[in-house]
Amino acid sequence: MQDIVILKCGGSTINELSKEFFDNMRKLQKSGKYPVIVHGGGPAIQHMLEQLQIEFEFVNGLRKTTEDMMDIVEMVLVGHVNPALTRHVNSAGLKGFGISGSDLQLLEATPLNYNRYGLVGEISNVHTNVINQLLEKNIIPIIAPIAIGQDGKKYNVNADTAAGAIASALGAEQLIFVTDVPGILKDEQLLEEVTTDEVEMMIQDGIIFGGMIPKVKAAMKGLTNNVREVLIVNGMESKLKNKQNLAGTTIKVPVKS
Ligand SMILES: Nc1ncnc2c1ncn2[C@@H]1O[C@H](COP(=O)(O)OP(=O)(O)O)[C@@H](O)[C@H]1O
Ligand SMILES: CC(=O)N[C@@H](CCC(=O)OP(=O)(O)O)C(=O)O
Repeated sequence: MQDIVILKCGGSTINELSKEFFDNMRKLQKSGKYPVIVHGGGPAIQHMLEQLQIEFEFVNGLRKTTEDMMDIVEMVLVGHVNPALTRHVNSAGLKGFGISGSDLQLLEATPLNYNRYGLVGEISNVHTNVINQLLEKNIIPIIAPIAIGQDGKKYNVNADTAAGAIASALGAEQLIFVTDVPGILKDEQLLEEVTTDEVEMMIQDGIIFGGMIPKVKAAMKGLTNNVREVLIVNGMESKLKNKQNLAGTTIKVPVKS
């Protein structure tokens, strides 16, 4: 479907999504768009691992995930974050349906590199029919980034990467990263529009770092795989810059002359 809008809600902002955020989602639906939510939950996973005194490390921005840790990741994302966000969406008067990426084989994965990352998955297939069936009924799918492998094991997928893969598979019109900053910042100023070439340079220069890296990488991959537009916006403010578009950073493919 052309009118699909993927909203990736980061763990940084998930508990503080503004009323305007939900109002804007309602406006999206009224204008004939089909929102799909993919959520993270990194801070909640970290909190639980710390409570359980389980040590963890990030390798290239990805949580190295042992078998025991995988149970905790699933417990937090599918048992806690997903139903809480789904309740929030439903109490805002929208129709949300929470689903784990491993349900109905929605997200299929292969190990990214077992020795280096453990049970971190690379998405190999998205069963879009599951999502489309919900969208046809005007239900908002709310997806936790857990994938299922051909080996029957569950895999931990970075939520930005999962959102990008889902957006590409659905040929989404927009992929919107909802996070805790107004967009991509440079010298504390918001960049309203950047090209993928500029993004590459900003990664090299260290202007884009940490949690922003998987977002821009998913953005760049999405833009070369069917996604029409990528935005990074703040979930706590959720301002509209015109009737339909949220204020933030738009990432574009440069026009070559
Ligand atoms: N150039 C940049 N502009 C804005 N934020 C940046 C930039 N580079 C790195 N970041 C960091 O990226 C963070 C957002 O990523 P992350 O914490 O993973 O959020 P989420 O949980 O929403 O995925 C920001 O809080 C900020 O610290
Ligand atoms: C492999 C990997 O790193 N998975 C992430 C999944 C959650 C996530 O991505 O949450 P945010 O969007 O809040 O960062 C993790 O374990 O934290």
